Amino acid sequence: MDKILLRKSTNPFDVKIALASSKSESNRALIINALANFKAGVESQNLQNLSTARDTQTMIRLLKSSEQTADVIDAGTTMRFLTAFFSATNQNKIMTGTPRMCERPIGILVDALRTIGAEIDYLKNEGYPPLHIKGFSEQKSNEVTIRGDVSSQYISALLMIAPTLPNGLTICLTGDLGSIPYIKMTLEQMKAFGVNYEADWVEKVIKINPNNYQSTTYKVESDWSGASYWYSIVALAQSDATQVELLGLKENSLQGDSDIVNIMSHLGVKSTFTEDGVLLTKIIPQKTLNWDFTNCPDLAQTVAVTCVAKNIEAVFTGIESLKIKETDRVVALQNELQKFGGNLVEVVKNTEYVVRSQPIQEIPSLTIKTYDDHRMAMAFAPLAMLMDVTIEEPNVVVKSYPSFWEDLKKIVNIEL
Ligand SMILES: O=C(O)C1=C[C@@H](OP(=O)(O)O)[C@@H](O)[C@H](O)C1
Ligand SMILES: C=C(OP(=O)(O)O)C(=O)O
Repeated sequence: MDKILLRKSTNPFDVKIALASSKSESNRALIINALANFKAGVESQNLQNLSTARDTQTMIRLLKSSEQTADVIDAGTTMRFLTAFFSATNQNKIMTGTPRMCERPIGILVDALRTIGAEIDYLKNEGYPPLHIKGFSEQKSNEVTIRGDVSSQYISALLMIAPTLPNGLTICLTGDLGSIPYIKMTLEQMKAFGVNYEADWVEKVIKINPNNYQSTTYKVESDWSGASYWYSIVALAQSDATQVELLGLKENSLQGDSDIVNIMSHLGVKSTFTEDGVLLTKIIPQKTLNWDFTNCPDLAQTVAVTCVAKNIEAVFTGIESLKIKETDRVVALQNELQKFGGNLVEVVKNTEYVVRSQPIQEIPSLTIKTYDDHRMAMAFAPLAMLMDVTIEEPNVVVKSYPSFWEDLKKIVNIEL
Protein backbone atom coordinates (compact mmCIF):
# COMPACT_ATOMS: atom_id res chain seq x y z
CA MET A 1 0.00 0.00 0.00
CA ASP A 2 1.82 3.13 -1.13
CA LYS A 3 -0.86 5.65 -0.15
CA ILE A 4 -4.32 6.07 1.37
CA LEU A 5 -6.94 8.78 1.01
CA LEU A 6 -8.67 10.08 4.13
CA ARG A 7 -11.98 11.69 3.19
CA LYS A 8 -12.89 14.96 4.89
CA SER A 9 -15.02 14.17 7.94
CA THR A 10 -17.27 16.89 9.39
CA ASN A 11 -19.99 14.93 11.22
CA PRO A 12 -19.97 14.88 15.03
CA PHE A 13 -18.76 11.62 16.56
CA ASP A 14 -18.71 9.93 19.93
CA VAL A 15 -16.32 6.97 19.97
CA LYS A 16 -14.29 4.84 22.36
CA ILE A 17 -10.79 3.92 21.25
CA ALA A 18 -8.86 0.98 22.72
CA LEU A 19 -5.47 2.61 22.30
CA ALA A 20 -2.27 0.74 21.49
CA SER A 21 -0.11 0.08 24.53
CA SER A 22 3.16 1.92 25.17
CA LYS A 23 6.19 0.60 23.28
CA SER A 24 8.46 2.51 25.65
CA GLU A 25 7.09 0.79 28.76
CA SER A 26 6.91 -2.55 26.92
CA ASN A 27 10.52 -2.47 25.80
CA ARG A 28 11.74 -1.64 29.31
CA ALA A 29 9.58 -4.37 30.86
CA LEU A 30 10.99 -6.89 28.36
CA ILE A 31 14.63 -6.00 29.05
CA ILE A 32 14.20 -5.93 32.84
CA ASN A 33 12.23 -9.16 32.76
CA ALA A 34 14.88 -10.79 30.59
CA LEU A 35 17.54 -9.71 33.10
CA ALA A 36 15.40 -11.07 35.97
CA ASN A 37 15.07 -14.45 34.28
CA PHE A 38 18.29 -14.53 32.33
CA LYS A 39 19.72 -17.71 33.79
CA ALA A 40 16.39 -19.52 33.55
CA GLY A 41 15.73 -18.46 29.93
CA VAL A 42 13.82 -15.41 28.72
CA GLU A 43 10.11 -15.67 29.54
CA SER A 44 7.52 -12.93 29.38
CA GLN A 45 4.14 -14.46 30.34
CA ASN A 46 4.12 -12.29 33.45
CA LEU A 47 4.08 -9.13 31.31
CA GLN A 48 0.55 -7.94 30.49
CA ASN A 49 -0.71 -5.71 27.69
CA LEU A 50 2.63 -5.73 25.84
CA SER A 51 2.57 -3.53 22.78
CA THR A 52 1.87 -4.97 19.34
CA ALA A 53 4.11 -2.22 17.91
CA ARG A 54 6.84 -3.45 15.60
CA ASP A 55 9.47 -1.94 17.91
CA THR A 56 8.26 -4.21 20.71
CA GLN A 57 7.71 -7.27 18.53
CA THR A 58 11.29 -6.79 17.30
CA MET A 59 12.51 -6.66 20.89
CA ILE A 60 10.68 -9.92 21.71
CA ARG A 61 12.08 -11.61 18.60
CA LEU A 62 15.66 -10.52 19.25
CA LEU A 63 15.59 -11.44 22.94
CA LYS A 64 14.60 -14.99 21.94
CA SER A 65 16.89 -15.34 18.94
CA SER A 66 20.12 -17.30 19.08
CA GLU A 67 21.35 -15.82 15.78
CA GLN A 68 24.43 -13.64 15.94
CA THR A 69 22.98 -10.73 13.98
CA ALA A 70 20.31 -8.64 15.68
CA ASP A 71 18.53 -6.41 13.16
CA VAL A 72 16.43 -3.86 15.06
CA ILE A 73 14.94 -2.36 11.85
CA ASP A 74 14.20 1.28 12.87
CA ALA A 75 13.61 0.88 16.61
CA GLY A 76 15.80 3.25 18.62
CA THR A 77 15.02 1.84 22.06
CA THR A 78 15.51 -1.71 20.81
CA MET A 79 18.94 -0.79 19.41
CA ARG A 80 20.12 1.07 22.51
CA PHE A 81 18.61 -1.22 25.17
CA LEU A 82 19.80 -4.44 23.48
CA THR A 83 23.31 -3.07 22.99
CA ALA A 84 23.55 -2.68 26.77
CA PHE A 85 21.72 -5.97 27.45
CA PHE A 86 23.91 -8.08 25.16
CA SER A 87 27.02 -6.43 26.61
CA ALA A 88 26.03 -7.04 30.23
CA THR A 89 25.03 -10.64 29.51
CA ASN A 90 28.35 -11.26 27.71
CA GLN A 91 26.90 -12.18 24.32
CA ASN A 92 28.63 -12.06 20.97
CA LYS A 93 26.24 -10.09 18.76
CA ILE A 94 26.17 -7.88 15.70
CA MET A 95 23.70 -5.03 16.04
CA THR A 96 22.32 -3.44 12.90
CA GLY A 97 19.22 -1.77 11.47
CA THR A 98 17.84 0.29 8.60
CA PRO A 99 20.10 2.78 6.78
CA ARG A 100 18.52 5.53 8.92
CA MET A 101 19.24 3.55 12.11
CA CYS A 102 22.88 3.43 11.00
CA GLU A 103 22.84 7.27 10.92
CA ARG A 104 21.46 7.57 14.47
CA PRO A 105 24.35 8.08 16.94
CA ILE A 106 25.23 5.45 19.54
CA GLY A 107 28.84 6.42 20.38
CA ILE A 108 27.90 7.95 23.73
CA LEU A 109 26.44 4.62 24.91
CA VAL A 110 29.26 2.54 23.43
CA ASP A 111 31.88 4.71 25.18
CA ALA A 112 30.09 4.24 28.50
CA LEU A 113 29.79 0.46 28.01
CA ARG A 114 33.48 0.25 27.09
CA THR A 115 34.34 2.17 30.29
CA ILE A 116 32.41 -0.40 32.30
CA GLY A 117 34.17 -3.30 30.57
CA ALA A 118 32.34 -4.27 27.37
CA GLU A 119 34.30 -5.00 24.22
CA ILE A 120 32.51 -3.37 21.27
CA ASP A 121 33.77 -2.61 17.73
CA TYR A 122 32.23 -0.43 15.04
CA LEU A 123 31.77 -2.29 11.77
CA LYS A 124 31.37 0.78 9.54
CA ASN A 125 31.36 4.32 10.90
CA GLU A 126 32.84 5.28 14.26
CA GLY A 127 29.99 6.21 16.62
CA TYR A 128 27.17 4.55 14.63
CA PRO A 129 25.67 1.10 14.05
CA PRO A 130 26.41 -1.54 12.84
CA LEU A 131 28.29 -2.71 15.93
CA HIS A 132 29.99 -5.90 16.97
CA ILE A 133 29.51 -6.64 20.68
CA LYS A 134 32.21 -9.11 21.56
CA GLY A 135 31.41 -9.60 25.23
CA PHE A 136 32.16 -8.55 28.76
CA SER A 137 34.85 -10.14 30.91
CA GLU A 138 35.19 -8.10 34.12
CA GLN A 139 33.81 -4.82 35.43
CA LYS A 140 36.48 -2.17 34.90
CA SER A 141 34.68 0.76 36.48
CA ASN A 142 31.66 1.29 38.69
CA GLU A 143 31.17 4.90 37.59
CA VAL A 144 30.46 6.47 34.20
CA THR A 145 30.03 10.05 33.10
CA ILE A 146 27.64 10.44 30.21
CA ARG A 147 26.08 13.33 28.28
CA GLY A 148 22.37 13.69 28.92
CA ASP A 149 21.59 16.10 26.09
CA VAL A 150 21.58 13.80 23.05
CA SER A 151 19.30 10.87 23.85
CA SER A 152 17.97 9.65 27.19
CA GLN A 153 17.84 6.15 25.72
CA TYR A 154 21.58 5.70 26.40
CA ILE A 155 20.98 6.46 30.08
CA SER A 156 17.95 4.16 30.32
CA ALA A 157 19.98 1.39 28.68
CA LEU A 158 22.78 1.75 31.26
CA LEU A 159 20.38 2.03 34.19
CA MET A 160 18.63 -1.22 33.37
CA ILE A 161 21.86 -3.26 33.33
CA ALA A 162 23.35 -1.41 36.32
CA PRO A 163 22.08 -3.70 39.15
CA THR A 164 23.33 -6.80 37.31
CA LEU A 165 26.93 -5.52 37.28
CA PRO A 166 29.10 -7.04 40.06
CA ASN A 167 29.81 -3.60 41.58
CA GLY A 168 26.64 -1.76 40.55
CA LEU A 169 26.94 1.58 38.78
CA THR A 170 26.97 5.31 39.47
CA ILE A 171 25.96 7.38 36.46
CA CYS A 172 27.02 11.05 36.37
CA LEU A 173 25.05 13.04 33.82
CA THR A 174 26.43 16.11 32.08
CA GLY A 175 24.87 18.84 29.92
CA ASP A 176 21.22 19.89 29.79
CA LEU A 177 19.16 16.76 30.30
CA GLY A 178 16.52 15.90 27.70
CA SER A 179 13.61 13.44 27.87
CA ILE A 180 13.94 13.17 31.68
CA PRO A 181 10.50 11.51 32.10
CA TYR A 182 11.83 8.56 30.08
CA ILE A 183 14.71 8.18 32.58
CA LYS A 184 12.25 8.33 35.47
CA MET A 185 10.04 5.77 33.70
CA THR A 186 13.04 3.41 33.56
CA LEU A 187 13.81 3.90 37.24
CA GLU A 188 10.17 3.32 38.26
CA GLN A 189 9.93 0.16 36.19
CA MET A 190 13.18 -1.10 37.74
CA LYS A 191 11.61 -0.43 41.14
CA ALA A 192 8.53 -2.42 40.16
CA PHE A 193 10.91 -5.35 39.61
CA GLY A 194 12.51 -4.93 43.05
CA VAL A 195 15.53 -2.68 42.37
CA ASN A 196 15.89 0.66 44.16
CA TYR A 197 17.92 3.69 43.15
CA GLU A 198 19.34 6.87 44.61
CA ALA A 199 18.93 9.86 42.31
CA ASP A 200 20.17 13.39 42.93
CA TRP A 201 18.60 15.47 40.16
CA VAL A 202 20.46 18.64 41.19
CA GLU A 203 23.90 17.03 41.09
CA LYS A 204 22.68 14.83 38.24
CA VAL A 205 23.96 11.58 39.74
CA ILE A 206 22.09 8.25 39.84
CA LYS A 207 23.43 5.35 41.92
CA ILE A 208 22.33 1.73 41.57
CA ASN A 209 23.69 -0.96 43.89
CA PRO A 210 24.21 -4.54 42.71
CA ASN A 211 20.90 -6.36 43.08
CA ASN A 212 18.72 -9.07 41.54
CA TYR A 213 15.57 -8.12 39.68
CA GLN A 214 12.54 -10.00 40.99
CA SER A 215 10.24 -11.44 38.36
CA THR A 216 6.78 -9.93 38.84
CA THR A 217 3.47 -9.36 37.10
CA TYR A 218 3.62 -6.07 35.22
CA LYS A 219 0.85 -4.39 33.23
CA VAL A 220 1.83 -1.90 30.52
CA GLU A 221 -0.27 1.27 30.21
CA SER A 222 -1.78 2.51 26.94
CA ASP A 223 0.38 4.83 24.86
CA TRP A 224 0.12 8.56 25.55
CA SER A 225 2.13 9.40 22.41
CA GLY A 226 -0.52 7.54 20.38
CA ALA A 227 -3.22 9.36 22.36
CA SER A 228 -1.87 12.68 21.09
CA TYR A 229 -3.27 12.08 17.57
CA TRP A 230 -6.76 11.69 19.03
CA TYR A 231 -6.35 14.91 20.96
CA SER A 232 -5.48 16.62 17.70
CA ILE A 233 -8.51 15.05 16.00
CA VAL A 234 -10.80 16.43 18.72
CA ALA A 235 -9.07 19.84 18.54
CA LEU A 236 -9.69 20.00 14.77
CA ALA A 237 -13.16 18.42 14.71
CA GLN A 238 -15.78 20.84 13.40
CA SER A 239 -18.69 19.83 15.61
CA ASP A 240 -18.72 20.90 19.26
CA ALA A 241 -20.62 17.72 20.10
CA THR A 242 -17.58 15.59 19.27
CA GLN A 243 -16.17 13.36 21.98
CA VAL A 244 -13.64 10.56 22.20
CA GLU A 245 -12.89 8.27 25.13
CA LEU A 246 -9.36 6.87 25.07
CA LEU A 247 -9.19 3.62 27.02
CA GLY A 248 -6.36 2.37 29.23
CA LEU A 249 -4.77 5.72 30.11
CA LYS A 250 -4.05 6.77 33.69
CA GLU A 251 -3.96 10.25 35.21
CA ASN A 252 -0.72 9.45 37.03
CA SER A 253 1.28 8.03 34.19
CA LEU A 254 4.95 7.07 33.93
CA GLN A 255 4.87 8.54 30.43
CA GLY A 256 5.98 12.16 29.98
CA ASP A 257 3.82 12.40 26.88
CA SER A 258 0.81 12.55 29.21
CA ASP A 259 1.70 16.26 29.11
CA ILE A 260 -0.52 16.30 26.02
CA VAL A 261 -3.35 16.87 28.54
CA ASN A 262 -1.85 20.28 29.45
CA ILE A 263 -0.80 21.23 25.94
CA MET A 264 -4.19 20.47 24.46
CA SER A 265 -6.01 22.35 27.22
CA HIS A 266 -4.56 25.41 25.42
CA LEU A 267 -5.48 24.13 21.97
CA GLY A 268 -9.14 23.36 22.59
CA VAL A 269 -9.42 19.95 24.25
CA LYS A 270 -10.64 19.22 27.76
CA SER A 271 -9.59 15.94 29.44
CA THR A 272 -11.80 14.25 32.00
CA PHE A 273 -10.42 11.07 33.56
CA THR A 274 -12.92 8.21 33.75
CA GLU A 275 -12.76 4.69 35.22
CA ASP A 276 -11.58 3.35 31.88
CA GLY A 277 -9.33 6.12 30.59
CA VAL A 278 -9.81 9.73 29.56
CA LEU A 279 -12.69 11.50 27.85
CA LEU A 280 -11.82 14.26 25.37
CA THR A 281 -14.28 17.06 24.67
CA LYS A 282 -14.00 20.40 22.90
CA ILE A 283 -13.38 23.76 24.60
CA ILE A 284 -12.41 27.20 23.29
CA PRO A 285 -8.71 27.31 22.37
CA GLN A 286 -6.21 30.05 23.12
CA LYS A 287 -4.70 32.16 20.33
CA THR A 288 -1.06 31.46 21.15
CA LEU A 289 1.10 28.71 22.62
CA ASN A 290 4.61 28.68 24.05
CA TRP A 291 5.91 25.18 24.74
CA ASP A 292 9.18 23.51 25.68
CA PHE A 293 9.29 19.98 24.24
CA THR A 294 12.55 18.94 25.98
CA ASN A 295 10.65 16.41 28.06
CA CYS A 296 8.16 15.29 25.43
CA PRO A 297 9.87 15.44 22.00
CA ASP A 298 7.49 12.92 20.40
CA LEU A 299 4.58 15.34 20.83
CA ALA A 300 6.10 18.15 18.78
CA GLN A 301 4.81 16.98 15.39
CA THR A 302 1.24 16.50 16.62
CA VAL A 303 1.21 19.93 18.23
CA ALA A 304 2.80 21.69 15.24
CA VAL A 305 0.14 20.37 12.86
CA THR A 306 -2.65 21.23 15.30
CA CYS A 307 -1.38 24.81 15.72
CA VAL A 308 -1.09 25.42 11.97
CA ALA A 309 -4.52 23.94 11.30
CA LYS A 310 -6.11 26.08 14.03
CA ASN A 311 -4.08 29.15 13.09
CA ILE A 312 -2.53 29.37 16.56
CA GLU A 313 0.80 31.22 16.64
CA ALA A 314 3.26 29.08 18.62
CA VAL A 315 6.82 29.21 19.90
CA PHE A 316 8.52 25.80 20.26
CA THR A 317 11.71 25.16 22.23
CA GLY A 318 13.47 21.91 23.13
CA ILE A 319 13.10 20.26 19.72
CA GLU A 320 16.81 19.77 18.85
CA SER A 321 16.57 15.99 19.34
CA LEU A 322 13.97 15.77 16.55
CA LYS A 323 16.83 15.93 14.06
CA ILE A 324 18.19 12.50 15.03
CA LYS A 325 14.96 10.53 15.20
CA GLU A 326 13.31 8.34 12.51
CA THR A 327 13.98 11.19 10.08
CA ASP A 328 15.08 14.80 10.56
CA ARG A 329 11.65 15.73 11.88
CA VAL A 330 12.35 19.47 11.76
CA VAL A 331 12.98 19.34 8.01
CA ALA A 332 10.09 16.91 7.45
CA LEU A 333 7.71 19.24 9.32
CA GLN A 334 8.98 22.30 7.44
CA ASN A 335 8.37 20.61 4.09
CA GLU A 336 4.90 19.28 4.86
CA LEU A 337 3.47 22.18 6.91
CA GLN A 338 4.15 24.48 3.96
CA LYS A 339 1.68 22.49 1.90
CA PHE A 340 -1.22 24.04 3.83
CA GLY A 341 0.08 27.47 4.65
CA GLY A 342 2.25 26.75 7.69
CA ASN A 343 5.92 26.56 8.55
CA LEU A 344 8.35 25.88 11.37
CA VAL A 345 10.82 28.73 11.31
CA GLU A 346 14.08 28.62 13.26
CA VAL A 347 14.36 32.01 15.01
CA VAL A 348 17.23 31.27 17.42
CA LYS A 349 19.76 28.76 16.10
CA ASN A 350 18.96 25.27 17.32
CA THR A 351 16.83 26.45 20.23
CA GLU A 352 13.75 28.41 19.28
CA TYR A 353 11.27 27.86 16.47
CA VAL A 354 8.09 29.68 15.55
CA VAL A 355 5.15 27.78 14.12
CA ARG A 356 3.72 30.07 11.47
CA SER A 357 0.30 29.71 9.98
CA GLN A 358 -2.21 31.59 7.93
CA PRO A 359 -5.93 30.93 7.96
CA ILE A 360 -6.42 27.72 5.99
CA GLN A 361 -7.55 28.62 2.52
CA GLU A 362 -9.81 26.32 0.56
CA ILE A 363 -7.34 23.51 -0.03
CA PRO A 364 -9.43 20.81 -1.69
CA SER A 365 -6.91 18.09 -0.90
CA LEU A 366 -3.41 17.54 0.35
CA THR A 367 -0.73 14.86 -0.12
CA ILE A 368 1.62 14.27 2.81
CA LYS A 369 4.97 12.47 2.60
CA THR A 370 5.92 10.43 5.67
CA TYR A 371 9.74 10.08 5.49
CA ASP A 372 9.77 6.54 7.01
CA ASP A 373 8.39 8.17 10.15
CA HIS A 374 5.25 6.85 11.85
CA ARG A 375 4.72 10.15 13.61
CA MET A 376 4.61 12.10 10.34
CA ALA A 377 1.74 9.88 9.14
CA MET A 378 -0.23 10.08 12.37
CA ALA A 379 0.41 13.77 13.10
CA PHE A 380 -1.00 14.86 9.73
CA ALA A 381 -3.96 12.43 9.67
CA PRO A 382 -6.15 14.70 11.90
CA LEU A 383 -6.25 17.21 9.01
CA ALA A 384 -8.98 14.95 7.62
CA MET A 385 -11.28 16.89 9.96
CA LEU A 386 -10.79 19.84 7.57
CA MET A 387 -9.99 18.48 4.10
CA ASP A 388 -9.26 15.37 2.03
CA VAL A 389 -5.78 14.12 2.90
CA THR A 390 -3.63 11.58 1.08
CA ILE A 391 -0.96 9.95 3.27
CA GLU A 392 1.96 8.33 1.48
CA GLU A 393 3.48 5.06 2.79
CA PRO A 394 0.83 4.77 5.52
CA ASN A 395 2.24 1.47 6.76
CA VAL A 396 4.90 3.36 8.70
CA VAL A 397 2.46 3.46 11.64
CA VAL A 398 3.33 -0.17 12.50
CA LYS A 399 6.39 1.12 14.36
CA SER A 400 4.31 2.26 17.34
CA TYR A 401 0.55 2.03 16.62
CA PRO A 402 -0.28 -0.75 14.13
CA SER A 403 -4.08 -0.37 14.45
CA PHE A 404 -4.06 3.41 13.89
CA TRP A 405 -5.85 3.34 10.51
CA GLU A 406 -8.36 0.71 11.73
CA ASP A 407 -9.15 2.96 14.70
CA LEU A 408 -9.38 6.04 12.48
CA LYS A 409 -11.92 4.25 10.25
CA LYS A 410 -14.44 4.66 13.09
CA ILE A 411 -14.66 8.35 12.19
CA VAL A 412 -13.09 8.82 8.74
CA ASN A 413 -13.77 7.13 5.40
CA ILE A 414 -10.49 5.73 4.19
CA GLU A 415 -9.95 4.81 0.54
CA LEU A 416 -7.05 2.77 -0.70
O1 LIG B 1 13.19 5.84 26.08
C1 LIG B 1 12.23 5.86 25.29
O2 LIG B 1 11.35 4.98 25.30
C2 LIG B 1 12.14 6.97 24.33
C3 LIG B 1 12.86 8.12 24.54
C4 LIG B 1 12.79 9.29 23.65
O3 LIG B 1 13.99 9.38 22.91
P1 LIG B 1 15.20 10.37 23.29
O4 LIG B 1 15.63 10.07 24.67
O5 LIG B 1 16.23 10.01 22.28
O6 LIG B 1 14.67 11.77 23.17
C5 LIG B 1 11.61 9.21 22.68
O7 LIG B 1 11.75 10.14 21.65
C6 LIG B 1 11.45 7.83 22.10
O8 LIG B 1 10.35 7.75 21.25
C7 LIG B 1 11.25 6.80 23.18
C1 LIG C 1 11.83 8.49 18.38
C2 LIG C 1 11.03 7.44 18.44
O1 LIG C 1 11.42 6.16 18.66
P1 LIG C 1 12.88 5.51 18.75
O2 LIG C 1 13.87 6.58 19.10
O3 LIG C 1 12.77 4.47 19.81
O4 LIG C 1 13.17 4.91 17.40
C3 LIG C 1 9.56 7.61 18.33
O5 LIG C 1 8.84 6.62 18.54
O6 LIG C 1 9.09 8.72 18.04
